[in-house]
Amino acid sequence: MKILIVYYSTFGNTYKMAQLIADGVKEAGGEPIIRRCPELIPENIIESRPDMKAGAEMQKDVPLVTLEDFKQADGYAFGTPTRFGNVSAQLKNVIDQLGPLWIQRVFEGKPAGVFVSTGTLHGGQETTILTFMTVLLHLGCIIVGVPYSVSDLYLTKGGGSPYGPGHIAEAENKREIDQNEANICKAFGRRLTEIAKRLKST
Ligand SMILES: Cc1cc2nc3c(=O)[nH]c(=O)nc-3n(C[C@H](O)[C@H](O)[C@H](O)COP(=O)(O)O)c2cc1C
Repeated sequence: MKILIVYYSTFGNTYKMAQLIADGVKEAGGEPIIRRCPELIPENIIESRPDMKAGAEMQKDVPLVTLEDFKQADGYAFGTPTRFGNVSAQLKNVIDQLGPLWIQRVFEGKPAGVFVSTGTLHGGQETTILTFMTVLLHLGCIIVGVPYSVSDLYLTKGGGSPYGPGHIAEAENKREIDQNEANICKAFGRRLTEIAKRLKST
């Protein structure tokens, strides 16, 4: 079962979440494919910001996502840092190029969900995920979240909700992903894979 984990990350937090989701996919016997979205921030700005430069350096070996990656996948995890309570332009830019695959009905009946990193606790974890789910419905995906049988949802003091995995990066984006947030990422990866298996066999 191929699960495409396609994400954008400026400072590396969303990228680290993608890796944890990939661990969950593997735990469920699936094959995670991690791909990043092309950067839209001008090179000179990234060069002038040590934090952005470090984020880009961390991800330099992650391949850029292609339409073929979307075609081959049995399920999707879309990851984004929040931007004013909404999806990043970099991920939206990739979505806006999916028209040819949408016409071919490539996404219909495949499971998909969303994960998010925000700076602050109430800065848009839920709005970003829920708003993005509109896209998933247009594509014809079966939406996957995280059920409360994942007990970390009761315990988290950071991110993570029934809508999908979340991480609070805090000021300067330096807060590490905590154990509850990590468990929710992995549970989401496992669930996406299990549901992809079931949908493929019907
Ligand atoms: C232009 C911009 C807008 C942002 N808007 C929000 C926001 O609405 N709410 C919030 O909590 N954090 C906001 N942030 C903080 C980012 O979400 C945070 O830096 C990000 O989650 C870190 O993820 P990354 O390391 O994957 O880039 C914003 C950051 C930028 C640069």
